[in-house]
Amino acid sequence: MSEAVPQQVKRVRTRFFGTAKQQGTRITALTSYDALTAQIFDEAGIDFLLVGDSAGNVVFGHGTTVPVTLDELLPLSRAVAGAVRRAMVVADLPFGSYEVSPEQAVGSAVRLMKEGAAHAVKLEGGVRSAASIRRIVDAGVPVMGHVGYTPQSEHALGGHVVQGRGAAAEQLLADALAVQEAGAFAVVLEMVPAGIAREVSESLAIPTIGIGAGAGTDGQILVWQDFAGLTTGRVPRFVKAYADLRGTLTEAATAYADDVRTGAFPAEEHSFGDPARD
Ligand SMILES: Nc1nc(=O)c2c([nH]1)NC[C@@H]1CN(c3ccc(C(=O)N[C@@H](CCC(=O)O)C(=O)O)cc3)CN21
Ligand SMILES: CC(C)C(=O)C(=O)O
Ligand SMILES: [Mg+2]
Repeated sequence: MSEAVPQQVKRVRTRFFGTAKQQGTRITALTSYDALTAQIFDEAGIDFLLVGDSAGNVVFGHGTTVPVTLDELLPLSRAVAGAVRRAMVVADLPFGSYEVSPEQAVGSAVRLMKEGAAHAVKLEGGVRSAASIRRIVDAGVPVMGHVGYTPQSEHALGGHVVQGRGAAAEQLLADALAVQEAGAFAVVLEMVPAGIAREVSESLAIPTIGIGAGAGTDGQILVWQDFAGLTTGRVPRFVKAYADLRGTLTEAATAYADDVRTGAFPAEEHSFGDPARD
């Protein structure tokens, strides 16, 4: 009988993104910040995992992504990259790690690749970030762009506001084109009207990954705690919860506390004996 041979899986690389767009195969993505979710999402066939600076909200408990540092994202990225077999791991350049100069941007991107073991980096901004995107790409690091609503500029944008409505549609297209022209292999479109997101997607050769951008983009991404029903309070309109992890974990924690208090846990099967004494 032949032994089961471990299957080698073909990794998702930048080439995959171009092929997917050409063939009309939609690209799937979730965020991840730890080894266990990375392994689960990878095995489920999610194409790329984003180590997002949304960790500021969903891991560190800040109200925004603004306080997140490169040093905080590095170990999260390393954990995710170490757990995947197929998925591409993209790591966010956090606020303050790339805006000063293209040199600063290259230095930060290199740290995400070397110390964070990421396969690509993502940074926010279109025309304003194009020079840095070009320099990072020239250094041998694949770059994903991010235009439309850019959470790191929340305070400049005046809150969580849909971008690219009306006359601003021209600027959105210019931003997406600048990202493509600078050498990015894909671009996130966040919180823009579905119609303009479709137009931008049709105008670009590189794939668009939507979040709050309707059904006309070339792929979709969600923050995993949102898609799993773990986040609480007012969740953005673009979120669909595919599970109720908050409910499941609340029930489990309540049952565990009850069992500990009543003495029902641990039972004999959770305890160790000593054959020399029992
Ligand atoms: N949990 C989580 N999910 C996210 O999608 C996410 C983060 N955190 N942190 C980083 C950014 C911030 N994002 C956000 C945060 C809030 C809204 C929001 O409140 N949207 C409202 C108002 C939209 C409007 O202007 O009409 C909504 O109803 O969607 C949107 C995107 C997306 N990112
Ligand atoms: C929402 C996605 C695109 C992101 O940038 C993040 O999770 O940080
Ligand atoms: Mg981000």
